[in-house]
Amino acid sequence: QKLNYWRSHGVKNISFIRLISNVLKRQMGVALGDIYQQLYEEKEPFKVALSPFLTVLILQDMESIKDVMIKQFENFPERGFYTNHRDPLNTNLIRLEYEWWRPLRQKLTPVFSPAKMQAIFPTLLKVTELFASKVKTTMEEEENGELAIYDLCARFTTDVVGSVAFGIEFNSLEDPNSQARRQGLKIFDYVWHPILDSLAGHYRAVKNFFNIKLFKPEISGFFRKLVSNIIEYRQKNGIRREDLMDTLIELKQHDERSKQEFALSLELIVGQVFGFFGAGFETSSNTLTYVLYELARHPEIQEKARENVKEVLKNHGNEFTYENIREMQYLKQVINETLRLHPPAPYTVRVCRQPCSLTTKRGSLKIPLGTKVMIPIYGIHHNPQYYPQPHLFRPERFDANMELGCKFPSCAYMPFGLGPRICIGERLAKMLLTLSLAMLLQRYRFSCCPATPKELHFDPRKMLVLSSKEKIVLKVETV
Ligand code: HEM
Repeated sequence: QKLNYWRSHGVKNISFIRLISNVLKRQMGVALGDIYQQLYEEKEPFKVALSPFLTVLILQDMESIKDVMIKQFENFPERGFYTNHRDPLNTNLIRLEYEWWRPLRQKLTPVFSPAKMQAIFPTLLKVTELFASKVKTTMEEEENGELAIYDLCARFTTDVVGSVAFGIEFNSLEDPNSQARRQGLKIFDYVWHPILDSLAGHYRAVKNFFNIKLFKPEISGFFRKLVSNIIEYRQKNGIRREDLMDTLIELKQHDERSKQEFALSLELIVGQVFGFFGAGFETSSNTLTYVLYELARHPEIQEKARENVKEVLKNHGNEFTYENIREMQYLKQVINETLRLHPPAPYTVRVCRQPCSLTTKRGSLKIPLGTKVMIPIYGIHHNPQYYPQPHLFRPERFDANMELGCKFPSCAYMPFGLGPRICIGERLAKMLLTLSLAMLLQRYRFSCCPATPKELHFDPRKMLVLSSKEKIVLKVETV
């Protein structure tokens, strides 16, 4: 019956089993990218995959993508993950249902404002200095100066997010086996497989009734204790660290004083910092690794980026500040192009919460309640119509003054998503990436060595993020 409905509206279908077997073989975002490209060539706006419990609609048409993510946001306001409100780790921005998400997002948006970013810059600078020094000592220890750069980047971003979100030193640059790092990494130990998690949003009432938990109880316990200790310690001793935790504590105190209906409780703070860590750690560390990898493969681009950094620093007394890293225009282009070529979050999802229609050049299509809509970010970023020779690394694409530059529609570039549910950490991620790259380029030169992979393949087991199967090793020398 369902199949007839979609067929009668001219929507092609792919078997659900085939879709799942595809995404088990290739990384989910890359597999969706292939489907997107085929749809684009066939000028088909959608493709649907059906199962008895779930309808998945893969979008190709740019107008429909804008509709779902921006114009008709109220009809597609959630990602459809299962959220157990008795488990604080679940109740974060990424997973929350619309009714909870809306007031929380309003409250949390100022946490990432430019003023707050400026305030946490010194904390970030401190961790970045440690990172740059660690690169040097590791380089000196290693024969030939060949470094497992992916590992150092992962330890650095663990420390950054630990420091600016939780407000504690994870210390994983110095000690890769530190307790906080080991517990932090367990965030990714789901009780379930992510596919089950994704399907689970559809039987919320049943799962809530049985109080099914998504994360292991010891992880929830660890983070709850950690956050409550930090809050208690800071409140008792009147300590401020100018980090995200400070702002969250201020919001909590404000809510308690004003007796707000939707108050920021300890549980909600635990959920948010856990969410920031989950969403921010791997995405940022993969991006940093991919930028260094691309710069090692393109020495002339690396040189140009280094010149850009040196020139800006020269004009500002060789100091890294919140303001001057924003002037590093070419470095920004390098980061933008890396996020296009290897978007660390290669797709995003929305669920239809109110039956509605999407209009394409082929006519109007009614979308039934509960339809899961997939937005193939990786596929859009590799569409040769928008990005000629899409597999090439060309930062000039983001230079409005160049012939090739910025010729793509603005919605065809979305490494941080689009619309009201766009990544809340975008500003922090960009600041982290720009500062760390600027400091590394100022001090070191990166090149390929025999251990550097010739090309990247992405791990299908990491369904939500684009993670290289190959370990990225680069040769590093002082400049
Ligand atoms: C290069 C780094 C990053 C990339 C590429 C990235 C990408 C994304 C994408 C694609 C989404 C989904 C947006 C959508 O569905 O439209 C998202 C959501 C989110 N990201 Fe990021 N992210 C990054 C870093 C961070 C950082 C550093 C944090 C926090 C400290 C963060 C926190 C979040 C949160 C909380 C959400 C959910 C937003 C909501 O639903 O309201 N992300 N991110």
